[in-house]
Formats: sequence, C-alpha cells, structure tokens
Amino acid sequence: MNFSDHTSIRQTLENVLEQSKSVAEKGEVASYIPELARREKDLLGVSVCLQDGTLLSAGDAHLPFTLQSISKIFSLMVALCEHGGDYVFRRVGKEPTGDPFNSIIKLETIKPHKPLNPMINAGAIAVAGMIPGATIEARLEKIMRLLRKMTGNADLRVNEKVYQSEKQTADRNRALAYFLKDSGILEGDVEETLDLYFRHCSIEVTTAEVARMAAVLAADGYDIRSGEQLFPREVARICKTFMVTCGMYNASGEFAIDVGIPAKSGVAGGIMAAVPQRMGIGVFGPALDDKGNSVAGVHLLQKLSQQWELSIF
Ligand SMILES: NC(=O)CC[C@H](N)C(=O)O
Repeated sequence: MNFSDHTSIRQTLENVLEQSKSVAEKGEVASYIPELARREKDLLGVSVCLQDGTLLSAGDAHLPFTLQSISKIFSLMVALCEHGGDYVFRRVGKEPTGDPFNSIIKLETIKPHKPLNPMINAGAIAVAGMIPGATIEARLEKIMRLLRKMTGNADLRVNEKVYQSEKQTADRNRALAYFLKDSGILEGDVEETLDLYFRHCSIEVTTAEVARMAAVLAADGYDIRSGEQLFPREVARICKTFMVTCGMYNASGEFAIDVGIPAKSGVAGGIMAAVPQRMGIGVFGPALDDKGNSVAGVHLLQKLSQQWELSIF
C-alpha cells in the first residue's frame, strides 16, 4: 500500500465502511447510561491520521460521541507522568481479567484487593484517585490539557448530559469505588474521584480527533503537528501494551488475533487504534457486541488490518 496516495486510502476507507455498515444490525446501543441509548444504531465513521499528520475520513466521522473507556488511557498517562510506574502499579495491576469491564468479582477474591488492570472500571477509578489537584476541575484540567494538545482542539469539552446521566445511574461504579476505599487503594473523597471519572468518560470527540490522539500514541508521544514530545516514550509503550492485553475488555485476545492493533474501545461506540510508527485510527459505531465493543467498528478494523497488513504480530 502506498500511503502517499490519498485518493486510494479514501477509497479503501469508503469500501471497508460499506462492507461493515450492515454488521451494526447484530449489536445494541448501550442503554445502562440512558443518554447513550438515544443514539441511532447504524451510524459508522472512520478517520485515519498518517504519521505526516494527514487526516482522511469516511462516513459519520463528523459526529461527536463521548470517549467513555477510551479516556482510561489518558487518565493513566497523567497518573504515570505525575507519579511514575512504581507508585501507579502498587495500586493497580498489569494483568488482563477475562471478565466484563464493570465486573466486581475479582476485586474481592484476589489478594491484595487491587484492581487487575487500569482498563477495567475498578482500575480506572483507582487511577482517577491518583490524579492530583485541589479541586475536581483542576484534576480534570490535567487530562483536558493533554487531550487538547493531542487533538489540536482547544475547545474540547465534557458532554454535560452524558456526564449527568452516568452520574445518576452509576451504582455499580459507586460500589467498586467504595470497595476500593475500604481496601485502602482509593484515598480521599470517593464521590469526588467518581465525579472526575464520570467527567473524563464524558469528554466529547469525533473520529478525526481520536485518530489524531492515536497517531501521537503510534509515534511514541511525538506530535508531528506541533513538533512536541507530549509525553515520554515509556508512557506510550505502557499504554500501547495495555491496549493489546486489555483494551477491548474480555475480547482482547480475539481482537489481537483478528485485528492485531493496539486499541481501546468505549461504550459510546468509539475505538482508538494505534498502529505503531504508521498511523492512528478512530472509529465510531454505537451498536455494541455482548462484550461492549462497537460491532461494526471491530469489523471495519479487521477489514482495514487485512487490506493494509496492519497487524503488529
Ligand atoms: N466500557 C466503558 O466504556 C465504560 C465506561 C463507562 N463510563 C462506565 O463506567 O461504565
């Protein structure tokens, strides 16, 4: 594949989009956060950001959606930059779970009671607890500042409706957080940390922005557009490894075989995929499979990976 031929890249994006659109039929839009349930099922968009910064899109790439679990990568980045790996990994593990993203079971059965990894809800709530700052706004700002740089969008913001909707219905996440507090993993005010977590999950983006963020990760933290190293190489390496082992929840093994790209999904239907040293990809398709991953999005990434030989394995 010649990646300087933008017409043919665009054509491929249109083709894989067409091949994947009908797959959305097999999925369902997330409904446990009521505001997410309002989305039409058959939307599908894709953007690719090449290593020279060129951005190419197809389908519903202009529609905003919330990051949800994709944001767990960025809160982890901030925690690693603030505290370093030793501190972070004393409170959250490095192992995949094989359980659903919001599962509670292993928190109690495994000793010590630390969440197995930062990509499941329990682990991400523990990470949110590590983000320092005098107020929730100041803590959120640390994540927002990083994301504004990575996307180049100075107006990036939280979708208030989605945030409120999750906050009002998040009893399971509350249960996880209070258990973490009892186990000494979470320090400080539990409701404030939960609030930070709900807000970073509700940051609104488009596939183009997700592709840009993925391109920075693919380039080990280097942002071609500003010429800045936005975070250390080592942080990028850790995040991409988690994306391979835990990024697609308990479908990460299957995704590694079928697609083979470090990726992170969210229940709003987004997927961020970083092809090391080659490109960033953002996908949005709100119909989810039974593991909580965009059903058409995964299909589209599989087609793209086959066509362009993107698997890292
Ligand atoms: N898988 C997800 O995207 C989960 C994120 C969502 N905010 C939750 O906590 O349930």
